[in-house]
Amino acid sequence: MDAVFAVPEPRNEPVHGYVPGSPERASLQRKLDELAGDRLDLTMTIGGRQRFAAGDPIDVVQPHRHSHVLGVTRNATRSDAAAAIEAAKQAAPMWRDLPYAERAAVFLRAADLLSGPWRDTLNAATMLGQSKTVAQAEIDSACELIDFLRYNAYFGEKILAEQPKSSPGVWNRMDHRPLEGFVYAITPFNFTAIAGNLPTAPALMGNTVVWKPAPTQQFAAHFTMRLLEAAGLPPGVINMVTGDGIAVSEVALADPDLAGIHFTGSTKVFQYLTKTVGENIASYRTYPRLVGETGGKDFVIAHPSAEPAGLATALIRGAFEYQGQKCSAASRAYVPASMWRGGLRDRLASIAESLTYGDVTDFTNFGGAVIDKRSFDRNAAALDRIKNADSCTVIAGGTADDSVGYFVRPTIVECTDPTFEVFTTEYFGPILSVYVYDDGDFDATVRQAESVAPYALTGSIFATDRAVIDRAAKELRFAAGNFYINDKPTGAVVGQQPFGGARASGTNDKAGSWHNLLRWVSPRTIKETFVPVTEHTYPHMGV
Ligand SMILES: NC(=O)c1ccc[n+]([C@@H]2O[C@H](COP(=O)([O-])OP(=O)(O)OC[C@H]3O[C@@H](n4cnc5c(N)ncnc54)[C@H](O)[C@@H]3O)[C@@H](O)[C@H]2O)c1
Ligand SMILES: N[C@@H](CCC=O)C(=O)O
Repeated sequence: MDAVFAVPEPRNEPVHGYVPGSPERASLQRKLDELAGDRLDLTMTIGGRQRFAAGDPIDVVQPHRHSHVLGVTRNATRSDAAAAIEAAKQAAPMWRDLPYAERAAVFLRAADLLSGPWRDTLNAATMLGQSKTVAQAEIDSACELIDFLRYNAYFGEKILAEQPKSSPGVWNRMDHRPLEGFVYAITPFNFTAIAGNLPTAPALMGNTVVWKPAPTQQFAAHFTMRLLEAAGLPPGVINMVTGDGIAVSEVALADPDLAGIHFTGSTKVFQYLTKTVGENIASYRTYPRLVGETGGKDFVIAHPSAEPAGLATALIRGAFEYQGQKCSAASRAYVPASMWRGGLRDRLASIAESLTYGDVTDFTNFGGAVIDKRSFDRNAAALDRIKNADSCTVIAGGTADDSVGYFVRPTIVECTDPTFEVFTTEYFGPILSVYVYDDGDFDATVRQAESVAPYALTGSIFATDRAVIDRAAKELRFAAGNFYINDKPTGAVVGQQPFGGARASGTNDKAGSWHNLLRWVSPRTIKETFVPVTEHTYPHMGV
């Protein structure tokens, strides 16, 4: 239909509480039982058709009970990748020719389905497959994904409405074309919302996509694909390939029609993708857009004027919710000696020791397991090095046990060397390092913390002295893309705190905002002259 429409103004999806006895809790528990009882075929979806990839099988398990297989997926091969790319290319003319309102309606309908009948399915899948508690699943697979879908539709329309000025006799227009080629979306295990956002944001702007979820997130990714189909996404617009992605990248990064990469995951993998695109740069039809949101070593810096109770809660929640597996997790803290020795140390240690990590279907647990054996081994090895380091004292946790699930205890490490690896390395697990500074050394501590790690994702300052807050915010201006004052560094909300960081943390294209959507359009400027001039000379040439 040829008309101008306005996308409804979004509001953030309300977070359900799942308190004991509530209907939403009973309904979710039924869905958890149902999904845990199946063993699913976790197939690819190419051109709207589900089929297994041809490579090696991979068991997708519950991280907190790794003997429980939720489903089986398979590594996509080079020919699977080629088929997905071909399907994306085939669907491109149909999809980009649909009016924006028709494309946006698919994702707005997906948001409403997820807000209603699909909420339990995606939450239960995220809890079982990624070991999230109900609270962590709810803010991710329900609320954040719904918000991404609704806010993107709203921001996308604003981008299309952005038009140039015109002088008399001329009409200037901006045609926000999709990119020429396909977009390759590669998504991490830790957020179902991010996995849903990375393929849908470019698709909203008219692109077709090859989507490669993390194998450890494949259970929820499978249902996300079904949700999008239920919302009316045409075949071929998003093509989901499964497995480790190695063969997919070999094919996709060598394809002349690779128009963009939408990546979230580790810094190392994004650097590999960037390097490979660089090596192939002369072979592409157009320069691929590279959007990558990657690792973090996120800080909390407390000033002696800070209120200790709020600081303690921010550190516990920031470091240990979802087992520290948020790119935004508080993983290094800088605390004045007076506050540390005046009670904060004992308070943190006692709370950390009391936290229960276990089966997330037991709603009384605070957390679950880390995602897989690779993560367990990385964290267990870090704990061994920490325990052997003279500069470190473990004041809570420090143990790990993978006999039933991949459990790493919430760990707090006091360390006297502010350059030691605990202040620079992303472990992606529940390990919080603390540097205790002499109260008079606040400014020097801030300066050191600013650049000791290569990342610049999130960070917090805790203080009540406004001059201190102002000074620290200036000193730390480039140390975090999401900066918090008297709050934990996790839990950004779409539309309120657009998310992303720079330095080794990524390209800072702010997921769920118009900044990100702009990367998926290639504007064409059109100038129309209503009455063309018919004289080729200029006034200064007159006699
Ligand atoms: N900045 C952010 O917004 C943000 C958000 C979430 C997670 N993260 C980061 O993600 C990391 C944790 O997630 P992860 O363990 O899933 O990361 P990862 O880098 O191991 O994997 C990310 C994705 O890349 C895929 N992959 C790996 N090698 C590939 C290749 N050669 N070709 C194609 N795909 C390939 C994986 O299968 C997965 O789908 C952490 O570093 C975390 O900080 C960042
Ligand atoms: N956006 C999330 C983190 C995403 C990365 O894992 C937060 O703000 O906590």
